[in-house]
Amino acid sequence: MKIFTSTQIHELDKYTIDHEPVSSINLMERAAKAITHCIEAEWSNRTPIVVFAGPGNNGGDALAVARLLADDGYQVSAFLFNIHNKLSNDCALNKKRLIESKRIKQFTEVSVNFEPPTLTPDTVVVDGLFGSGLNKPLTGGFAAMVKYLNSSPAKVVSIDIPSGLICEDNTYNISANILKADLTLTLQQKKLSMLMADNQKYLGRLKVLDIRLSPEYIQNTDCRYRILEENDIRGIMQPRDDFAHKGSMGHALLIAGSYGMAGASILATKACLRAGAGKVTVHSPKRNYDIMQISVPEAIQQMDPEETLFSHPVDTEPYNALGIGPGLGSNETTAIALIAQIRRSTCPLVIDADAINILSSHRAWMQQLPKDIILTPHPKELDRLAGTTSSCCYERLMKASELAERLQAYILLKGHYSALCLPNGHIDFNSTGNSGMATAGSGDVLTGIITALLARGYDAPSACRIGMYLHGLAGDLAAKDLGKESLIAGDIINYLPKAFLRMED
Ligand SMILES: NC(=O)C1=CN([C@@H]2O[C@H](COP(=O)(O)OP(=O)(O)OC[C@H]3O[C@@H](n4cnc5c(N)ncnc54)[C@H](OP(=O)(O)O)[C@@H]3O)[C@@H](O)[C@H]2O)[C@@H](O)CC1
Ligand SMILES: [K+]
Repeated sequence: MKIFTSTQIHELDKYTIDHEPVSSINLMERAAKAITHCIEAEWSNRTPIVVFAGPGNNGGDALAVARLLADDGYQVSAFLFNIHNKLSNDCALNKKRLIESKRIKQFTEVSVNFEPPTLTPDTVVVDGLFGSGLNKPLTGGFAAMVKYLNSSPAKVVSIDIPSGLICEDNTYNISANILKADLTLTLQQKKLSMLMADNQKYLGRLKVLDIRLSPEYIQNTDCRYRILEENDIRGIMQPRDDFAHKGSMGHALLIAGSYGMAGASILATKACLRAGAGKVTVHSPKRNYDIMQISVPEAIQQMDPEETLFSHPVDTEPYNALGIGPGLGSNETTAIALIAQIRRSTCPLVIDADAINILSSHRAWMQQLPKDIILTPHPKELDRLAGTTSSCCYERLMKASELAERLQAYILLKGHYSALCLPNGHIDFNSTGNSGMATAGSGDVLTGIITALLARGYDAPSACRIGMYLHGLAGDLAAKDLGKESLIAGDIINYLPKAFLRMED
């Protein structure tokens, strides 16, 4: 699903009006009906409703919802904030319709002073102050109003987006001036800011309401952001060849695990096997030999000359892909071996965990990374790599995207919605996964999966897309049976077969 920016959403809105065709007031009525329907499904008509409408079309939606709820027997009070004496056309028209309908309990147009109503715990507030037209953080009276609503015991339903939250960049926004909704009813598609972990607290439950904006515009318009869904992944997954043999399913090499961190290499290796690689060779320090042999008998062992760490780059000629980094440690000997390994590798590469940390402390080496390399940082690793200073998820995402463009690499930023930053500046978000997967070793599993897919012959973007989707899906299937609290990385591996089965259905 494409995630259009607020500017594109306005164009889509206009295109729909011109080409469906539908008048803008009728499109607003369509949106208002969908919103009303959701509110009525959640709360009975004995629920007191207080509607707060702003001067734009978000306010227009809210006034239409006020009328429709009143028509259905709800006790509705509505406040329209018109402090500059300027309403959008459709907001003004819906104000007129609301007044004319006469079903409303109370309608107040606020131009200067606002006497806030008492909000009881059983009240539902409909927030139509600002939507996709908000272009800067809220200040003054509107910020005060948000604070008032946030401290009230009422339930808040936000139309399109919680007021105060900007659709894209909230780097310089003020958290206290953003409304915290209990339910967000967003129109047509999720907005980019709704995919950021740091904005989840404003959204409450999130529902997307289809208001049938032009499918033609949606299909034909290029879009920087998209959410990958099951069908997108099914479309790029190749059926397994009936005549496959282990030699034709790819030979993956993993360089992982220093002494004491064998677990990381075990997880990556098992995941690599479970993701269908024909053969997996794992290179680790001598002391890990027994544990590796016992834990993953299906893998081929290759021992580093060192007892406890990775010290010698290896020839990658026999392999179809290399995954390097899980549990590797950041010893200087390992760092030098890593850059030598990257330079001499001839196969597709996945760089993770300690390998990323080593690059962060040797930034000059970044220029030596080959094109199309895959990096799979978690947020802290990305911060070290890209020098991000703020904890704002949007800013971090933009840094990751800039880096992907500069390096011509694929940067898979792990998180709530893992984001694959592509060399052309586009970003694909993953739709699977859950908070139970925020557990040690989960990233090692992902590295193993992506390395297997590369070895099997998928190109870098497909391996990343399928890899993150299956990883999240396996986590979701595991969480369904085991719950999120106790989920461990090994469970994700154990549920990978079910994730593959689901995709073959
Ligand atoms: N596309 C769709 O799918 C459909 C969309 N629909 C609805 O339209 C909504 C978008 O409507 P919209 O464009 O009129 O913008 P909206 O959010 O009401 O705000 C605009 C007003 O806010 C003002 N303003 C801005 N920032 C401010 C600030 N910090 N502090 C104070 N004021 C500020 C701004 O002032 P200006 O900057 O222009 O001076 C202007 O007056 C969308 O969210 C959805 O609900 C549906 O009806 C139908 C289908
Ligand atoms: K809103």
